[in-house]
Amino acid sequence: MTELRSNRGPLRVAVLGCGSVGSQVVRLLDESAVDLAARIGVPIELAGVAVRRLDAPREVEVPDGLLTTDALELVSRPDVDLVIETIGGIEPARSLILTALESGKSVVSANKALIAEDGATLFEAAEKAGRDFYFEAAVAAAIPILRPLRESLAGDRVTRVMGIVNGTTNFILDKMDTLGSGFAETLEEAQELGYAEADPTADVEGFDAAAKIAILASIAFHTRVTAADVHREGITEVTSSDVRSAAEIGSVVKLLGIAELVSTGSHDKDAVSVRVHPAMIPRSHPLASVRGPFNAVFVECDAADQLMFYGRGAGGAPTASAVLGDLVTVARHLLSGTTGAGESAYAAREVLPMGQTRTKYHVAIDVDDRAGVLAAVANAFADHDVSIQTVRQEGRGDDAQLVVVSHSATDAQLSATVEQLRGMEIVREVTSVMRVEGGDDE
Ligand SMILES: NC(=O)C1=CN([C@@H]2O[C@H](COP(=O)(O)OP(=O)(O)OC[C@H]3O[C@@H](n4cnc5c(N)ncnc54)[C@H](OP(=O)(O)O)[C@@H]3O)[C@@H](O)[C@H]2O)C=CC1
Ligand SMILES: N[C@@H](CC=O)C(=O)O
Repeated sequence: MTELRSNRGPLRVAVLGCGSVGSQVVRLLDESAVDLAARIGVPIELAGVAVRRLDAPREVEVPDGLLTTDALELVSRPDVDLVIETIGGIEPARSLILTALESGKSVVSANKALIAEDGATLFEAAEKAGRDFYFEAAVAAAIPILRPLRESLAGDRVTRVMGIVNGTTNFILDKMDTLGSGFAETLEEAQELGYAEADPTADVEGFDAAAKIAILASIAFHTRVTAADVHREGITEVTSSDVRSAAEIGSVVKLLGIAELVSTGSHDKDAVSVRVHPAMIPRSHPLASVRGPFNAVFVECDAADQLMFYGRGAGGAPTASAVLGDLVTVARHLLSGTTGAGESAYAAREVLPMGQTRTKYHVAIDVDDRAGVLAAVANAFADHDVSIQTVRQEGRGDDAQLVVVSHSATDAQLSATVEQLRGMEIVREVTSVMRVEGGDDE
């Protein structure tokens, strides 16, 4: 292990990236310098800020001489004790973090894409180096959720984590629901407000939420789940008609990340199901009241029962708050010569294929408006053992539509039903299939 440069003088921190998040980290390091010094025991000094373009406009004034385009040189410098990574993406972020750890720095990162893809490499490198790798900001930005899952709930058995973990898509869906706004204009607004990822496809196609739910599942269930294990659907196919249909059954459409333990009869062998998709949830569910760019994570446990963690899940300053929280922790550890809990103790739980995941479904079907149609549609559901909870007809004649809400069934059963419906002569189109979450399970 590399010795700490000095255990008395200031701790020197390198910030990688000075965009939405990095600029706010730099601002808060300056504005909160006195408080940080009091909490850590020594002052924190900014050693450098790595960026791609020296001449780009910044939301913060970086002191003269501290901006650099040579991030590798910065993280390798012997006068740097701590590194904060806010570049994002896989490379060069991964190599920079590994170099920082190998040269004895503790690292704080907000990079969920990297952690969900290759967290294991980073955790092992941190353990080998005897340094910390902390990443509270990577999931739901300002909301403290990783530490409660890892520490406060360590003695309980978490059975399900269901969350709105992407601020951009919640902002868009909320505006579609409450103002009838269009998708493209609302996405542009989310980008201007600094909520969206550099490539907003990551938000609207569910990649960002998939990375976050993979991290949540790994910590909640002490297993290794990567982004590639997560079934993922985004919100690009959610229509205003889906949003209206949801309203008609007293629900609202949200992009949910869901991770749950699936019983196998023996707790230690329980499998996990991890998915991201739009879903209708009852307006009475606590997650339904999460508006705009806010996030919330609803956790169900054996003993603690239900908990909800709520707050700002996107934006520079909220994310910087979580980054600085981690900075205080890792700085204290560095000064006391300790590290936080390692990430090495894992169960290897099976991740279930989506086809075996059970939930309820809302299916809207344009049909011929004649006698016997309802029975034929009901039979298609029965053929795949999907029980119907409610069915109603909307419109008449050419506008006739049947709206079915099923009881709980597997994804495979529902897919087979929809395929059969699509092949039926009386069915003009299956216009919408959406999962229904957050109500009674059956
Ligand atoms: N925005 C948010 O609300 C949240 C973001 N995050 C995560 O935080 C991270 C940063 O996000 P955000 O601040 O929004 O991203 P931005 O795109 O706003 O900022 C990225 C920064 O990294 C710099 N950068 C890019 N490539 C390099 C490189 N090769 N070497 C040095 N610097 C580089 C850019 O430099 P330059 O400015 O010169 O182009 C820019 O300053 C991501 O991992 C993101 O997922 C997590 C929670 C919330
Ligand atoms: N783009 C993300 C930002 C935080 O992770 C989001 O919209 O939630």
